[in-house]
Amino acid sequence: MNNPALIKANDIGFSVAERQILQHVTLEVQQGQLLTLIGPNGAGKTTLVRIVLGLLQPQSGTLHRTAGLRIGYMPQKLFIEPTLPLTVRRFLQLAAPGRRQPVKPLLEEVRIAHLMEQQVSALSGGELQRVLLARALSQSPQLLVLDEPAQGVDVTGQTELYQLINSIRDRHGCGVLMVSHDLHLVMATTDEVICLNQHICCHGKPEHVSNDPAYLALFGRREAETLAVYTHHHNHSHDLTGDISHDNCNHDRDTDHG
Ligand SMILES: Nc1ncnc2c1ncn2[C@@H]1O[C@H](COP(=O)(O)OP(=O)(O)OP(=O)(O)O)[C@@H](O)[C@H]1O
Repeated sequence: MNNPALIKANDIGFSVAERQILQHVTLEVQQGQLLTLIGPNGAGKTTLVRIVLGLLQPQSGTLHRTAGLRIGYMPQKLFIEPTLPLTVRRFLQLAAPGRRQPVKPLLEEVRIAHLMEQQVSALSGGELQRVLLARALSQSPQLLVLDEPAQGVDVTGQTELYQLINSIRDRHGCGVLMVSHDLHLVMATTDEVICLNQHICCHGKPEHVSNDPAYLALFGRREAETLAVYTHHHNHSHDLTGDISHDNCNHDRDTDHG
Protein backbone atom coordinates (compact mmCIF):
# COMPACT_ATOMS: atom_id res chain seq x y z
CA MET A 1 0.00 0.00 0.00
CA ASN A 2 1.42 3.38 -0.98
CA ASN A 3 -1.09 5.75 0.50
CA PRO A 4 0.15 8.70 2.54
CA ALA A 5 1.16 7.93 6.11
CA LEU A 6 -1.22 9.47 8.65
CA ILE A 7 1.09 8.75 11.56
CA LYS A 8 4.67 7.60 11.76
CA ALA A 9 6.19 6.46 15.02
CA ASN A 10 9.93 5.97 14.90
CA ASP A 11 11.96 4.12 17.52
CA ILE A 12 9.61 5.01 20.36
CA GLY A 13 10.73 4.34 23.91
CA PHE A 14 8.62 4.92 26.99
CA SER A 15 9.23 4.15 30.63
CA VAL A 16 7.59 4.89 33.95
CA ALA A 17 9.76 5.23 37.04
CA GLU A 18 12.67 3.51 35.33
CA ARG A 19 10.47 0.64 34.19
CA GLN A 20 10.63 0.23 30.44
CA ILE A 21 7.13 -0.08 28.99
CA LEU A 22 7.99 0.32 25.31
CA GLN A 23 11.26 0.21 23.46
CA HIS A 24 12.31 0.67 19.83
CA VAL A 25 8.75 0.72 18.50
CA THR A 26 8.44 1.82 14.90
CA LEU A 27 5.20 1.81 12.96
CA GLU A 28 3.12 3.79 10.54
CA VAL A 29 -0.54 3.85 9.61
CA GLN A 30 -1.45 4.87 6.09
CA GLN A 31 -4.67 6.28 4.78
CA GLY A 32 -7.08 3.39 4.15
CA GLN A 33 -4.91 0.91 6.04
CA LEU A 34 -6.12 -1.24 8.91
CA LEU A 35 -3.28 -2.02 11.29
CA THR A 36 -3.88 -4.32 14.24
CA LEU A 37 -1.76 -4.19 17.36
CA ILE A 38 -1.77 -7.49 19.17
CA GLY A 39 0.01 -8.54 22.33
CA PRO A 40 -0.48 -10.06 25.77
CA ASN A 41 -1.78 -8.23 28.80
CA GLY A 42 0.59 -5.51 29.87
CA ALA A 43 2.45 -5.54 26.53
CA GLY A 44 2.19 -1.76 26.20
CA LYS A 45 -0.57 -1.58 23.58
CA THR A 46 -2.67 1.06 25.33
CA THR A 47 0.46 3.02 26.20
CA LEU A 48 1.42 3.06 22.53
CA VAL A 49 -2.08 4.13 21.58
CA ARG A 50 -1.88 6.99 24.08
CA ILE A 51 1.43 8.08 22.58
CA VAL A 52 -0.09 8.03 19.09
CA LEU A 53 -2.97 10.16 20.39
CA GLY A 54 -0.53 12.63 21.92
CA LEU A 55 -1.76 11.93 25.45
CA LEU A 56 1.68 10.67 26.48
CA GLN A 57 5.07 11.90 25.37
CA PRO A 58 7.66 9.23 24.58
CA GLN A 59 11.06 9.63 26.25
CA SER A 60 12.79 8.63 23.05
CA GLY A 61 11.96 8.38 19.39
CA THR A 62 9.67 10.55 17.33
CA LEU A 63 6.02 10.61 16.43
CA HIS A 64 4.89 12.38 13.31
CA ARG A 65 1.22 13.07 12.57
CA THR A 66 -0.13 14.55 9.33
CA ALA A 67 -0.89 18.22 9.96
CA GLY A 68 -4.42 18.74 11.25
CA LEU A 69 -5.08 15.00 11.47
CA ARG A 70 -8.59 14.26 12.76
CA ILE A 71 -8.54 11.23 15.03
CA GLY A 72 -11.58 9.34 16.28
CA TYR A 73 -10.73 7.43 19.43
CA MET A 74 -12.56 4.55 21.04
CA PRO A 75 -11.02 4.01 24.47
CA GLN A 76 -10.63 0.65 26.15
CA LYS A 77 -12.69 1.77 29.11
CA LEU A 78 -15.19 4.55 29.49
CA PHE A 79 -16.91 4.96 32.82
CA ILE A 80 -20.42 6.32 32.51
CA GLU A 81 -22.18 6.86 35.82
CA PRO A 82 -24.94 4.21 35.72
CA THR A 83 -27.46 6.37 37.61
CA LEU A 84 -27.02 9.30 35.21
CA PRO A 85 -30.05 9.72 32.95
CA LEU A 86 -28.44 9.85 29.52
CA THR A 87 -29.85 8.74 26.21
CA VAL A 88 -27.68 7.50 23.36
CA ARG A 89 -28.68 10.61 21.36
CA ARG A 90 -27.57 12.99 24.13
CA PHE A 91 -24.36 11.05 24.75
CA LEU A 92 -23.38 11.44 21.09
CA GLN A 93 -24.37 15.11 21.02
CA LEU A 94 -22.11 15.73 24.02
CA ALA A 95 -19.25 13.95 22.28
CA ALA A 96 -18.94 16.47 19.46
CA PRO A 97 -20.53 19.70 20.68
CA GLY A 98 -18.61 21.85 18.20
CA ARG A 99 -19.40 19.73 15.19
CA ARG A 100 -23.02 18.80 15.86
CA GLN A 101 -23.08 15.90 13.46
CA PRO A 102 -26.60 14.56 13.12
CA VAL A 103 -26.81 11.57 15.44
CA LYS A 104 -29.12 9.39 13.37
CA PRO A 105 -26.75 8.76 10.42
CA LEU A 106 -23.97 7.95 12.89
CA LEU A 107 -26.17 5.36 14.57
CA GLU A 108 -27.33 4.04 11.20
CA GLU A 109 -23.72 3.57 10.21
CA VAL A 110 -23.11 1.34 13.24
CA ARG A 111 -26.53 -0.26 12.74
CA ILE A 112 -28.19 0.70 16.01
CA ALA A 113 -30.46 3.59 14.92
CA HIS A 114 -33.28 1.96 16.89
CA LEU A 115 -31.40 2.64 20.14
CA MET A 116 -31.27 6.43 19.79
CA GLU A 117 -33.63 7.17 22.69
CA GLN A 118 -32.42 4.31 24.89
CA GLN A 119 -30.62 4.99 28.16
CA VAL A 120 -26.87 4.37 27.85
CA SER A 121 -26.96 2.50 31.18
CA ALA A 122 -29.40 -0.04 29.69
CA LEU A 123 -27.26 -0.97 26.67
CA SER A 124 -25.78 -4.42 26.25
CA GLY A 125 -21.99 -4.78 25.98
CA GLY A 126 -22.12 -5.05 22.19
CA GLU A 127 -24.54 -2.13 21.85
CA LEU A 128 -22.35 0.08 24.03
CA GLN A 129 -19.29 -0.72 21.89
CA ARG A 130 -21.24 0.36 18.80
CA VAL A 131 -22.26 3.61 20.51
CA LEU A 132 -18.59 4.23 21.34
CA LEU A 133 -17.70 3.53 17.71
CA ALA A 134 -20.36 6.02 16.60
CA ARG A 135 -18.84 8.52 19.03
CA ALA A 136 -15.41 8.02 17.47
CA LEU A 137 -16.97 8.52 14.02
CA SER A 138 -18.58 11.79 15.12
CA GLN A 139 -15.15 13.41 14.72
CA SER A 140 -15.22 12.65 10.95
CA PRO A 141 -11.89 10.96 11.53
CA GLN A 142 -9.11 10.43 9.03
CA LEU A 143 -7.66 7.99 11.57
CA LEU A 144 -9.73 5.73 13.81
CA VAL A 145 -7.94 4.49 16.93
CA LEU A 146 -9.79 1.60 18.53
CA ASP A 147 -8.54 0.10 21.79
CA GLU A 148 -10.01 -3.39 22.04
CA PRO A 149 -13.29 -2.46 20.39
CA ALA A 150 -14.77 -5.94 20.80
CA GLN A 151 -14.28 -6.33 24.53
CA GLY A 152 -17.38 -7.45 26.39
CA VAL A 153 -18.91 -8.71 23.13
CA ASP A 154 -19.70 -12.38 22.46
CA VAL A 155 -17.76 -14.16 19.71
CA THR A 156 -20.47 -13.84 17.03
CA GLY A 157 -20.88 -10.18 17.90
CA GLN A 158 -17.12 -9.70 17.76
CA THR A 159 -16.93 -11.00 14.18
CA GLU A 160 -19.80 -8.70 13.18
CA LEU A 161 -18.12 -5.74 14.88
CA TYR A 162 -14.82 -6.34 13.10
CA GLN A 163 -16.69 -6.61 9.78
CA LEU A 164 -18.44 -3.35 10.58
CA ILE A 165 -15.11 -1.65 11.32
CA ASN A 166 -13.79 -2.94 8.02
CA SER A 167 -16.78 -1.62 6.11
CA ILE A 168 -16.39 1.78 7.82
CA ARG A 169 -12.75 1.83 6.75
CA ASP A 170 -13.78 1.01 3.17
CA ARG A 171 -16.55 3.62 3.09
CA HIS A 172 -14.58 6.47 4.64
CA GLY A 173 -11.12 5.54 3.40
CA CYS A 174 -9.76 6.31 6.86
CA GLY A 175 -6.77 4.61 8.46
CA VAL A 176 -7.48 2.36 11.43
CA LEU A 177 -5.15 1.52 14.30
CA MET A 178 -6.82 -1.18 16.34
CA VAL A 179 -5.80 -3.06 19.45
CA SER A 180 -7.04 -6.64 19.61
CA HIS A 181 -6.33 -9.79 21.57
CA ASP A 182 -7.46 -12.24 18.95
CA LEU A 183 -5.68 -12.37 15.61
CA HIS A 184 -7.96 -15.13 14.34
CA LEU A 185 -10.99 -12.89 14.63
CA VAL A 186 -9.38 -9.92 12.90
CA MET A 187 -7.31 -11.78 10.31
CA ALA A 188 -9.80 -11.42 7.49
CA THR A 189 -10.02 -7.66 7.77
CA THR A 190 -6.51 -6.62 8.81
CA ASP A 191 -3.88 -5.39 6.36
CA GLU A 192 -0.98 -5.58 8.77
CA VAL A 193 -0.40 -6.91 12.26
CA ILE A 194 2.16 -5.81 14.78
CA CYS A 195 2.77 -8.22 17.62
CA LEU A 196 3.92 -6.16 20.58
CA ASN A 197 5.41 -7.23 23.85
CA GLN A 198 7.23 -4.13 25.02
CA HIS A 199 9.05 -4.22 21.69
CA ILE A 200 7.86 -5.43 18.29
CA CYS A 201 8.18 -9.21 18.36
CA CYS A 202 7.03 -9.67 14.77
CA HIS A 203 4.97 -7.86 12.17
CA GLY A 204 3.55 -8.26 8.70
CA LYS A 205 0.50 -9.62 6.93
CA PRO A 206 -1.79 -11.54 9.28
CA GLU A 207 -1.01 -14.90 7.63
CA HIS A 208 2.68 -14.21 8.06
CA VAL A 209 2.38 -13.17 11.69
CA SER A 210 0.12 -16.09 12.56
CA ASN A 211 2.94 -18.45 11.55
CA ASP A 212 5.76 -16.48 13.05
CA PRO A 213 7.53 -18.34 15.88
CA ALA A 214 7.40 -15.24 18.09
CA TYR A 215 3.64 -14.98 17.60
CA LEU A 216 3.13 -18.71 18.13
CA ALA A 217 5.16 -18.58 21.34
CA LEU A 218 2.87 -15.85 22.64
CA PHE A 219 -0.49 -16.96 21.29
CA GLY A 220 -0.14 -20.45 19.87
CA ARG A 221 -2.18 -22.29 22.44
CA ARG A 222 -5.87 -21.49 22.23
CA GLU A 223 -6.46 -22.40 25.85
CA ALA A 224 -3.78 -19.95 26.85
CA GLU A 225 -5.64 -17.25 24.94
CA THR A 226 -8.91 -18.21 26.54
CA LEU A 227 -7.45 -18.02 29.98
CA ALA A 228 -5.58 -14.85 29.10
CA VAL A 229 -2.46 -16.48 30.48
CA TYR A 230 0.31 -15.92 28.04
CA THR A 231 3.71 -17.43 27.85
CA HIS A 232 6.58 -16.03 25.91
CA HIS A 233 9.27 -18.41 24.79
CA HIS A 234 11.44 -16.92 22.16
CA ASN A 235 15.08 -16.01 22.18
CA HIS A 236 14.76 -13.77 25.19
CA SER A 237 12.61 -13.81 28.27
CA HIS A 238 10.55 -11.31 30.22
CA ASP A 239 10.61 -11.03 33.98
CA LEU A 240 7.51 -10.52 36.12
CA THR A 241 7.33 -6.87 35.22
CA GLY A 242 7.41 -7.68 31.52
CA ASP A 243 10.94 -6.35 31.20
CA ILE A 244 13.32 -8.29 28.98
CA SER A 245 15.64 -10.05 31.37
CA HIS A 246 18.09 -11.29 28.76
CA ASP A 247 17.86 -10.91 25.10
CA ASN A 248 19.66 -11.44 21.90
CA CYS A 249 16.84 -10.35 19.70
CA ASN A 250 16.81 -7.69 17.08
CA HIS A 251 15.03 -4.65 18.44
CA ASP A 252 14.43 -2.85 15.22
CA ARG A 253 11.34 -3.15 13.09
CA ASP A 254 12.53 -6.42 11.58
CA THR A 255 10.93 -9.62 12.67
CA ASP A 256 12.24 -11.07 15.89
CA HIS A 257 12.18 -14.79 15.29
CA GLY A 258 12.13 -16.39 18.68
N1 LIG B 1 1.10 5.36 34.43
C1 LIG B 1 1.64 4.16 34.64
N2 LIG B 1 2.38 3.93 35.75
C2 LIG B 1 2.96 2.74 35.97
N3 LIG B 1 2.83 1.68 35.14
C3 LIG B 1 2.11 1.85 34.04
C4 LIG B 1 1.47 3.09 33.72
N4 LIG B 1 0.82 2.93 32.56
C5 LIG B 1 1.04 1.66 32.17
N5 LIG B 1 1.80 1.01 33.06
C6 LIG B 1 2.24 -0.38 32.97
O1 LIG B 1 2.74 -0.55 31.67
C7 LIG B 1 2.44 -1.85 31.18
C8 LIG B 1 1.75 -1.71 29.85
O2 LIG B 1 0.40 -1.23 30.08
P1 LIG B 1 -0.63 -1.10 28.91
O3 LIG B 1 -1.94 -0.68 29.50
O4 LIG B 1 -0.05 -0.23 27.86
O5 LIG B 1 -0.69 -2.60 28.39
P2 LIG B 1 -1.71 -3.30 27.39
O6 LIG B 1 -0.89 -4.04 26.40
O7 LIG B 1 -2.67 -2.30 26.85
O8 LIG B 1 -2.42 -4.33 28.36
P3 LIG B 1 -3.89 -4.97 28.36
O9 LIG B 1 -3.97 -5.88 27.18
O10 LIG B 1 -3.91 -5.71 29.64
O11 LIG B 1 -4.88 -3.84 28.31
C9 LIG B 1 1.59 -2.51 32.26
O12 LIG B 1 2.39 -3.39 32.98
C10 LIG B 1 1.11 -1.37 33.11
O13 LIG B 1 0.96 -1.78 34.44
